[in-house]
Amino acid sequence: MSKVIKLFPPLIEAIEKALVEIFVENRKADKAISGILKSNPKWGSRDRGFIAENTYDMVRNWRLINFCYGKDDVNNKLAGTYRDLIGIWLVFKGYDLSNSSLFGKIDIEKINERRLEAEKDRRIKYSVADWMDEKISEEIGVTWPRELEALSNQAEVFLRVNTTKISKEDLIKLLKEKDVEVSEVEGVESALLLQKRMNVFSLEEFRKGFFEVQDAGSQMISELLDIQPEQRVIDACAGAGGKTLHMANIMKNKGRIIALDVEEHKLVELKTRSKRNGLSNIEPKLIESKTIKRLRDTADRLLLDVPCSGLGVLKRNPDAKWKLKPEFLEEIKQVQATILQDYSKILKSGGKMVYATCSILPSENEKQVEKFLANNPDYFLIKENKVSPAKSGFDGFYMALIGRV
Ligand SMILES: C[S@@+](CC[C@H](N)C(=O)[O-])C[C@H]1O[C@@H](n2cnc3c(N)ncnc32)[C@H](O)[C@@H]1O
Repeated sequence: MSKVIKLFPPLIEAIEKALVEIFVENRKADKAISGILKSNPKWGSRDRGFIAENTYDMVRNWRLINFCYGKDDVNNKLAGTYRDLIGIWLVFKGYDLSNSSLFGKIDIEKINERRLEAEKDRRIKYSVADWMDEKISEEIGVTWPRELEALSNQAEVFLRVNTTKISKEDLIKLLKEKDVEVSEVEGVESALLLQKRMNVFSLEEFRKGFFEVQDAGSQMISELLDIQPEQRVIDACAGAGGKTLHMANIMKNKGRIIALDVEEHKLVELKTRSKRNGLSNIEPKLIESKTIKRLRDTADRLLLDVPCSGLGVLKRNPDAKWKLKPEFLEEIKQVQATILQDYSKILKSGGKMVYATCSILPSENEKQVEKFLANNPDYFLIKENKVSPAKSGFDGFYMALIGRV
């Protein structure tokens, strides 16, 4: 049954503007959407949800929507067509647009015909670029179609309890009092799964630092590092500190974590997050020419959460489907190999490190580790874990725990 709902023109215009920023001006989807939402503070939470959700879903299904429009073009930069594409998307979602003046004539029969045709080709059905489908298929073979299907879904929202401030049980209780239902996640101690999508950042419990938003698969990475309180830990690619904060929690806010990155603005954000989380054992430090050399043989535990293709997190960052280029993939593999080789020297003899990515490609994962171990006989593999989006419902990750003799 079609939904006959009056569509508010500014909301459709906002989606159109977001699509132009993402596809024509090449802005990142999350930045484009949050900028547009910020510029209109009067919109209520339902309107914000409508804009954000439909924009993300359109980016996620961009090839399919364009195909149904009659253009199999993953790189459609013709902003003049975007209003029609929004119309097609809303028809997919069951809206009746026949009396809406916001859209031109929409040929529903043709759209349905094309949609049926798209079923025959997974690249169109699940909206992925040809090169990406070919590359991943070549590397992971028969498991790719199931992973692709899983990566085409909307990502679930997982919270990570900040146990420095509150217990898991108390947080569940507090959230329940506000009708925010969460459930525990089997196998991931610190994770809670949000049952109904909402803006959790507006909750008082977030502002008080009782939880962070972090995928359950990502939470498994810091768990694997076998960290003890009082240790000296180095997080060498800390970014804004998603995993740094988790490790600081595991250490019960004791010991010391040096959080490194090459981008200063991320470390500035990490400082704000540490403060909100009530953590004082984190020391952010910008990487300069001699930083890595000076840190040689100083870490009991080392996390190398290296930059990667992000092919495991397409649910969360759907614009990467269109923005990632094969040349970047080759470049980033080189960066990963260099980081693994050079930064591993930071580890003390007898220490442990984790090499991790949010990719599902073996060439960024186990192949990198195999090459490193072959060239560095004083390091050995303790265990590795691959998080499959299809099997877990989480994002896709790889993590290897490596010891130094
Ligand atoms: C996968 S992200 C890290 C995410 C972060 N650990 C988290 O949990 O939120 C990889 C990070 O590596 C940083 N990076 C890129 N090149 C680097 C290098 N040569 N040395 C250290 N960090 C680097 C990037 O700025 C980025 O923040």
